[in-house]
Amino acid sequence: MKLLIDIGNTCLKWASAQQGQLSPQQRITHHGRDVMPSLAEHWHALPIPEQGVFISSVAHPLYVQQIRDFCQQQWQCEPVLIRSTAQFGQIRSAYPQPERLGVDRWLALIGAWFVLEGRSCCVVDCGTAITLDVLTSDGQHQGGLILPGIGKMHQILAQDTHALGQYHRDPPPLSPDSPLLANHSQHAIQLGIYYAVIGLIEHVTAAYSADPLQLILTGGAATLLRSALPTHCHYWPDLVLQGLLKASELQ
Ligand SMILES: Nc1ncnc2c1ncn2[C@@H]1O[C@H](COP(=O)(O)OP(=O)(O)O)[C@@H](O)[C@H]1O
Ligand SMILES: CC(C)(COP(=O)(O)O)[C@@H](O)C(=O)NCCC(=O)O
Ligand SMILES: [K+]
Repeated sequence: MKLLIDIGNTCLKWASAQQGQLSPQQRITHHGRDVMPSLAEHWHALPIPEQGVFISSVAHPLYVQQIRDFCQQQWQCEPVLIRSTAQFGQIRSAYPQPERLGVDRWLALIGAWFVLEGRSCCVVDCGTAITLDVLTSDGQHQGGLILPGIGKMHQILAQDTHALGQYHRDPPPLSPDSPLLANHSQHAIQLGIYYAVIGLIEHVTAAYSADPLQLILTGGAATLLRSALPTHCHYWPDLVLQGLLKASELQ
């Protein structure tokens, strides 16, 4: 068994893999606290990951260190930290400094490439930040975009305006029946944020109409947008872990 762990800026996600198959992804919110008591609770009953522990992280190194300590104590093993590289098989990074591309973005592209068998795609990861990346069928990463996540957009607006401070709470998901325009502040904020993200996706995918992109949504907040996106949009919540599994096979 392999243990695969992805650490984002809000949540830590993991799954085990056996014979190339991932178990269902699990997650905990870490947010600046000691995650080990909670992880120890989840992980104490796991079989020994005799094929290794693999970590990807875009969060503070403290989290990786805590997991390293846990792996040494619990299983006497040293986890492998996976980083972004210039190339993985046929996939080539658009970044001239490839190590600067968030490893979650890089792994999501690797995951998408294998699941879609090399078809051109646009990966949208709705996490703490939203990232959008395009990978074409020649394996070239075309580059990407980064913007605040749905939660962050709500937070900033509530924090920096006098009148909207009271409207920061968990928004309901967007639905196919949602109106275009709102007549209530709470609703106006929610729809404004959702349509900003959808508009961005449409703007980018429209530029590739000659080589249509498979659209893939991932990340914790993807569920909020999903049902209002076209039906051909894939929703793969464990895409980063799928990429991490592929990357682990080359270690
Ligand atoms: N079930 C959910 N419904 C709505 N939002 C969620 C849900 N789970 C997580 N989120 C939001 O998704 C974000 C975390 O998603 P995740 O992809 O794990 O992010 P990260 O990789 O940045 O840690 C947070 O902003 C959180 O508020
Ligand atoms: C853009 C991100 C902050 C997204 O992180 P997340 O929302 O998944 O926690 C992360 O991928 C990152 O730190 N990237 C490095 C910068 C870059 O990709 O250009
Ligand atoms: K992420």
